[in-house]
Amino acid sequence: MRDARKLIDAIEKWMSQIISASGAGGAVVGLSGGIDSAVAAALLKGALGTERVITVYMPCHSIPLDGEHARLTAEALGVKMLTVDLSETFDVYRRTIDPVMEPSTLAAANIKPRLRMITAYSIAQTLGYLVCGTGNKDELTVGYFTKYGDGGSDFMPLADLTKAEVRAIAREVGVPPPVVEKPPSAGLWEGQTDEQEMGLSYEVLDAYVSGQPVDEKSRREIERRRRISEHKRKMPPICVIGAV
Ligand SMILES: Nc1ncnc2c1ncn2[C@@H]1O[C@H](COP(=O)(O)OP(=O)(O)OC[C@H]2O[C@@H]([n+]3cccc(C(=O)O)c3)[C@H](O)[C@@H]2O)[C@@H](O)[C@H]1O
Ligand SMILES: Nc1ncnc2c1ncn2[C@@H]1O[C@H](COP(=O)(O)OP(=O)(O)OP(=O)(O)O)[C@@H](O)[C@H]1O
Ligand SMILES: [Mg+2]
Repeated sequence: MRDARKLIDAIEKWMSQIISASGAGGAVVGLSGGIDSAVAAALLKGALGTERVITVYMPCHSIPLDGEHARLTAEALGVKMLTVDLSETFDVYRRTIDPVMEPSTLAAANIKPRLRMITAYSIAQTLGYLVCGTGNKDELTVGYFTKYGDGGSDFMPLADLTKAEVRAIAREVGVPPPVVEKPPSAGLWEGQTDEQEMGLSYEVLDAYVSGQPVDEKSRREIERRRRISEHKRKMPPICVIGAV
């Protein structure tokens, strides 16, 4: 594992370059009460200072503990936090779409991160900020994110980090221990955990993305997920007339 302090310095330098090259005034990040967004918020604060960073907690039928952890994180880091409750919006949306075509269980769950994306972009454009994505290397490799939901962002500072590196940075920058220690979850349904849904542990994913050997069954599953999610890591294919 790489040295946490060096990773922090490199990412903060990169982020200040990204923001200044874009001409944006700052950055907005969704704060879920989980570790990835806590680390992204901490690094944004290090890169830009508290005045140019805004976090937003967006419950969507979320468990109360998420809100407590988001608040705890914002207080520990000293960053501003807005709350936009999307629960009612979600319900209205379901009442609108269900009579036309009721979403499958997964499609319905994916509405939540997509409503958050809309909200983050609304805040970002109003303030002249960019939207910070929080995907790490493990999630990006296997496509464990919602396309145009949490995957919709302007820059991704954690994209080259393993989950163990995210945890090491979290401890270094003062993310509260309950946030660092709880099992990672997308929070899309009750009891969901990343490792259970994927059937893969972060330890194995970390090893794979670091080029270390993993057991055959896990390797096959990681590579299957990587293959079927290729489209998520690219812009949509475009039709060039004459090239067909
Ligand atoms: N070959 C292809 N070429 C181009 N596009 C393709 C495609 N195959 C599917 N698609 C499109 O992609 C869609 C499916 O992708 P998507 O909508 O993302 O849906 P999908 O990958 O099925 O679901 C998202 C997954 O990410 C997890 N997640 C979501 C949000 C946050 C987190 C977290 O870690 O916190 C995890 C969630 O639990 C779930 O397992 C299809 O409906 C289709 O529109
Ligand atoms: N309730 C929420 N409020 C605001 N943003 C959210 C919420 N849920 C998810 N997000 C956004 O979506 C991102 C992806 O979710 P993900 O669960 O992978 O990260 P995390 O919750 O920060 O970390 P982890 O679950 O691994 O502890 C979050 O980092 C955050 O930016
Ligand atoms: Mg989470």
